[in-house]
Amino acid sequence: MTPRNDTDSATHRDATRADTTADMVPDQERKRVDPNRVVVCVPTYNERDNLPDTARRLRTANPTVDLLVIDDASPDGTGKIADELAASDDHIHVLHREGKSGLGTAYVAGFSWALHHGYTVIVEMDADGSHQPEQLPRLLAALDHADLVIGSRWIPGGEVRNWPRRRFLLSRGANLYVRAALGIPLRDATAGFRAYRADVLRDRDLHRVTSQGYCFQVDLAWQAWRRGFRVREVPITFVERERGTSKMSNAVVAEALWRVAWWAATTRRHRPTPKTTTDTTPHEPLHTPQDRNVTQDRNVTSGHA
Ligand SMILES: Nc1nc2c(ncn2[C@@H]2O[C@H](COP(=O)(O)OP(=O)(O)O[C@H]3O[C@H](CO)[C@@H](O)[C@H](O)[C@@H]3O)[C@@H](O)[C@H]2O)c(=O)[nH]1
Repeated sequence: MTPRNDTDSATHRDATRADTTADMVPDQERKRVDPNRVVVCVPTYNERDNLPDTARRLRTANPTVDLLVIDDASPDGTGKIADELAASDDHIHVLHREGKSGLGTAYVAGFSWALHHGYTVIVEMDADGSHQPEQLPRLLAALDHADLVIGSRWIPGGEVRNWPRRRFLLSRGANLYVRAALGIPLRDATAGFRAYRADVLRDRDLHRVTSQGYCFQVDLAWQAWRRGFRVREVPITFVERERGTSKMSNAVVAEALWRVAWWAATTRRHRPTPKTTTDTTPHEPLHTPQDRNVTQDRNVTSGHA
């Protein structure tokens, strides 16, 4: 896409409406995604062996969608490879940063760029092949009835392949911790494959996001949910990288632990309220007013697992 000004700012932020499933959303409440105004932000640090393949797969599966690579001066030359990709494809753009400053700040830089260039949908995706670009259309389709769609590994239909037991336990434990501490009814608040309507990010002052590492994912999901934006989980398949190494570190985990504890301690929790909506259809989740703006695309009962 040639970047342009955003004139399309309508959203469906309606915190008072009891939630419903996609098929039940009246047509007038749907807002189709314009596939020409979607950008996929991909942060990179030492991903030279992964980026070309990820870019090719993304562009093949989603020909109208743009790609923004945010590279932190990777010592392995990923930034140069990104420049070469951009030179051969008008849909690819590159943002160079001076040094490694964390996943969260890389996304903030990418989002600011995307908002400035008028994209109406902004996607997060890893460069290492963990997220399947072929599943992006599923996320974008779900965005017709949502403001933030999270590709979830931990709802029925979601899957993780080839993760060591340590990572499995870390992710499940982190999500349990987040749900218990913050009360957010999401199964995969730490997931990094997601699509935002631009308004969700515009509403939040991005410059005030302080999360540097992977707790950025929790930070933004939580902020969107608390502000009444409709958050939806759809199942995805996450495949552990085959090349390169994860940048997950003890510091990243520690940051997530203390930040979530801090948010929980300093923010008034939503009070649990009696269920007012009972949906007896077997394939639809039961929602309380507390989780009115969260839906999951499979047969799950919302609440804490
Ligand atoms: N620019 C930049 N990119 C970074 C940085 N740190 C990581 N990245 C990039 O961010 C992506 C994800 O990093 P990985 O280190 O590969 O993540 P992971 O261990 O596979 O973690 C996955 O699970 C997390 C927890 O569920 C997710 O939060 C995360 O997004 C990801 O999907 C990769 O494209 C990686 O190059 C950084 O400091 N700067």
